Order: sequence, then C-alpha cells, then structure tokens
Amino acid sequence: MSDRDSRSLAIETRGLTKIYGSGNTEIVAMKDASMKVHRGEVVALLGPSGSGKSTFLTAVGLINPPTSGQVWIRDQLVLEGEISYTNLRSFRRQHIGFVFQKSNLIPFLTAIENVQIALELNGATSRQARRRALHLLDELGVEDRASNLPSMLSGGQQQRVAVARALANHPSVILADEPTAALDGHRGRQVMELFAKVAHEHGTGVIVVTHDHRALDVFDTTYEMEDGLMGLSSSEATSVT
Ligand SMILES: Nc1ncnc2c1ncn2[C@@H]1O[C@H](COP(=O)(O)OP(=O)(O)OP(=O)(O)O)[C@@H](O)[C@H]1O
Repeated sequence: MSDRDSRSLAIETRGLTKIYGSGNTEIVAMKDASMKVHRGEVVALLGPSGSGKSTFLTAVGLINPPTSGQVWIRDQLVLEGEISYTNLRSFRRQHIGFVFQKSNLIPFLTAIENVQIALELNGATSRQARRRALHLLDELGVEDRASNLPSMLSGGQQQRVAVARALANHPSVILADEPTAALDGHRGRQVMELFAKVAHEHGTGVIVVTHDHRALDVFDTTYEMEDGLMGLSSSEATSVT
C-alpha cells in the first residue's frame, strides 16, 4: 500500500453522474466521476469550459445533488443520488469550507468579523470566535488587516480572509472554484501555495477547480474533466503506473 493509500480519506466520490433536463434537452454534465482525496491532500481539477467541473464541485459541496453516485466525506456516506443521509445544511457548515472566484466577503463587515461570523453561526461565543479568527488571520498573513473592510483589501488579501473563513470551523474539506481567476500570476500562485500549506498543516482535503496551469506544481494530484468524464491528468496517470 502506498503512502497515499494509507492516509485516511477526506472525500470520496463514487460514480457521480448528473443529468440535466430530459428527452431532447437532456445533458449529461458529469458521467461516472470518481475521485479520492486524502486528508492533507490538495487536488487540482482542470478542464475546459462546460466540461462539468462546477457540477462536480457543487455535488461534492452538497449544494446540487448528483442524479446517481455516492459522495463520502470522512468515511460517512452523505449522498447517494438525491438521497441524503444527514442534514445537509448543518453537515455542510461543519465539514465543508468554500472559497469562490471572488472572495464573497460580506462588504459591511471587517475582515475579522467576516471570519467570526462563520464561527458564531456554528455555535461559538463571540469571544471564542474572535480569538480563533485572529489566530487564522495571523496564520494567513493578514492579521494587520483585521479591522479593515473588504473594500480596503487587495484581491489577494481578500482571498486570504476568505481562506481563513473557510477554515474557521476545522472543515474536513475545502472546495475552491477558480479562486485565483481575479488575481495576477504572482498573487494567484501565492493563493495556490496557501491551499497546499493549509491542506498539509490542517489535514484538510482540498479540491481547487482552476484554469490556471501556472501553479500546478503546487498540487499533490491533478485531475482533468472533459465532456463530463473525469480522470487523473495524463502526467499523473503516467507517474502512478
Ligand atoms: N442548471 C443547469 N441546467 C442545464 N444544464 C446545465 C446546468 N448547469 C450546467 N449545465 C450544463 O452542464 C455542462 C457542465 O457545466 P459546468 O458548469 O459543470 O461546467 P464547467 O466545467 O464548470 O464550466 P466553466 O469552466 O465554464 O464554469 C454544460 O454543458 C452546461 O451547459
């Protein structure tokens, strides 16, 4: 058994298929997509526009259930087709952190308040939340921006706060959809490196959907989607065999 196999799984999908519409308008957006992400592993998901990446990410994120197939998070079967085995909303809040293309920070809350609110919604007292939020902002190198509104932060700083918010509740999984699309190459790379650091240090499984091929060396594993089909990227497949 390789090192990779012996680590416990953060996420596993088995045979995810998503069909939109029916009859003449039927679109098979994702077909039999299977992926394993171990704790501490950071995975890139590449693919051309319309290949099914968002469909996959929203299924794993328990936002848009698949038509068939299973989503496992930390050894727990959470979704099987449209059947859910848990309260998805609270499970999502506890186990999954999201980072989007734009940071989606709440514009009228400061950086620290944006992180705190995720903690308070999950039951932390305001004091506990403030302490953890400060710790995370410090870890992500934006502690000095804690009392700034998002509009006063650069794009890269906003994404750092968004990563802090995603990490707030110790999620098993972080899902990021084109998190560097609005950043230049250098800042984009820094954010990708941050995901790798976070995955390795927190034992979180991270999936990053990206079109950005410049920072692929940062990832442990790279998958590609095309026409709804997913597989290890050709260079990975070669190195595995
Ligand atoms: N709600 C929907 N209803 C019908 N078809 C949809 C819906 N959402 C996505 N699709 C179709 O499913 C396919 C996959 O779309 P998806 O958004 O998952 O691709 P993507 O790889 O994320 O694309 P992009 O990189 O442009 O975001 C596309 O053909 C798209 O038109």
